[in-house]
Amino acid sequence: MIKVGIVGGTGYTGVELLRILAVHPDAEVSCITSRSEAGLAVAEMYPNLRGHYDLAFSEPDVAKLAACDLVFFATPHGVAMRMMPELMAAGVRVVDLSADFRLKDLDVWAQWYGMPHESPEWAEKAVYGLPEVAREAIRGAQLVANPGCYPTAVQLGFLPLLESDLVDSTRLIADAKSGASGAGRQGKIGMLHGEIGESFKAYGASGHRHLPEIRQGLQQASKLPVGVTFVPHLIPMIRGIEATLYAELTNAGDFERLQRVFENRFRNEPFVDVMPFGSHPETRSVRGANTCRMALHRQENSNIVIVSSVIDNLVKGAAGQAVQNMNIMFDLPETRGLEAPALLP
Ligand SMILES: NC(=O)C1=CN([C@@H]2O[C@H](COP(=O)(O)OP(=O)(O)OC[C@H]3O[C@@H](n4cnc5c(N)ncnc54)[C@H](OP(=O)(O)O)[C@@H]3O)[C@@H](O)[C@H]2O)C=CC1
Ligand SMILES: CC(=O)N[C@@H](CCC(=O)OP(=O)(O)O)C(=O)O
Repeated sequence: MIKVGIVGGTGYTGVELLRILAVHPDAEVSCITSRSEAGLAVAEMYPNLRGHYDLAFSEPDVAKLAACDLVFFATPHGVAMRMMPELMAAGVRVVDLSADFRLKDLDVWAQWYGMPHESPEWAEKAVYGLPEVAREAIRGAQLVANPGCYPTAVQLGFLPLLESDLVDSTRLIADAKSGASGAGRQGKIGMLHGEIGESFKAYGASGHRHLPEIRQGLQQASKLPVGVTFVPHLIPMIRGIEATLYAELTNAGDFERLQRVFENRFRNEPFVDVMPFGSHPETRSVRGANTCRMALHRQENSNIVIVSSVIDNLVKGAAGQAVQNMNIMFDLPETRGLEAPALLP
């Protein structure tokens, strides 16, 4: 049984970890932290977990966390990089859901996250945990940087095109939309129902912190120079990301084989579903599931490939992918605890 700790248990990704781990046969949550709710029973805060956990939130305490086999950080940026070196020294394995260890260029990291990086040594050693790209490295890693939600949907959709060198890798476009839970649970007026309901907007159009993460991931996986325009949007729903991706085929004749290229690339991936050509994946088809579902499109006489990619930001975009990484790190079947299909309608 893997003894699990969660730092940041009251947030949206924290409670999603708890929901998934509640039925995971090989993992047991033994420590869950919250500074604001220390002492409160988990099931009192989250009634969906009544009967599943006899556990209360506690103050973050590195000594207690060091008794775990694996610790998930579900905290804002800047927390893990300060707390985890002690856990590393104690031999604990860590999956960090925040962005602290995702970028290799720490000047770029400091520019986007507005603080200097405090653990450069571990930033270098961390493995970027997109299993569809880095499965073997994840297996042996002590520290896994769980990818961001938008970067997961965007990278998976572009990967087959770039790895096969079929498109102009310098002129990619990712037009992505997210539900409000992507912004976390900590009160932000701009995220209230009354502020986002009946409305739809782009944000971060002149630059978003996920841009360097997407570029780095695609560049590493394909070894090609990558130029990408990424614009996120906020839509009035709770969970889900849809990313519509555009890339220009170098040779329009390649359209014939694109569907096969995608199907072959993901044939053995348990959490990527390539739908028939011309389908429209819906976010509700992945709600609560650790699935990235995608489909390809072509408009008449065009050499632009359109990929529509959907995930649940809290599952494949965060907690589900984190548990997938844990399964890989502990040599468990990768789908363990993640088999449930999406909730529909
Ligand atoms: N929401 C999403 O869809 C996704 C989120 N992520 C990332 O995962 C991380 C968590 O996100 P999310 O769950 O949405 O965030 P929330 O804001 O909902 O929750 C943050 C949690 O961290 C705790 N926390 C805050 N500050 C500290 C601190 N200094 N030390 C210890 N604990 C702290 C909070 O509890 P308390 O203050 O009581 O201690 C709370 O439990 C973030 O880095 C986020 O960017 C990644 C992918 C998707
Ligand atoms: C809707 C919304 O605000 N989304 C968040 C991204 C979601 C997220 O959690 O980003 P990380 O995966 O990098 O932590 C944002 O745009 O900042």
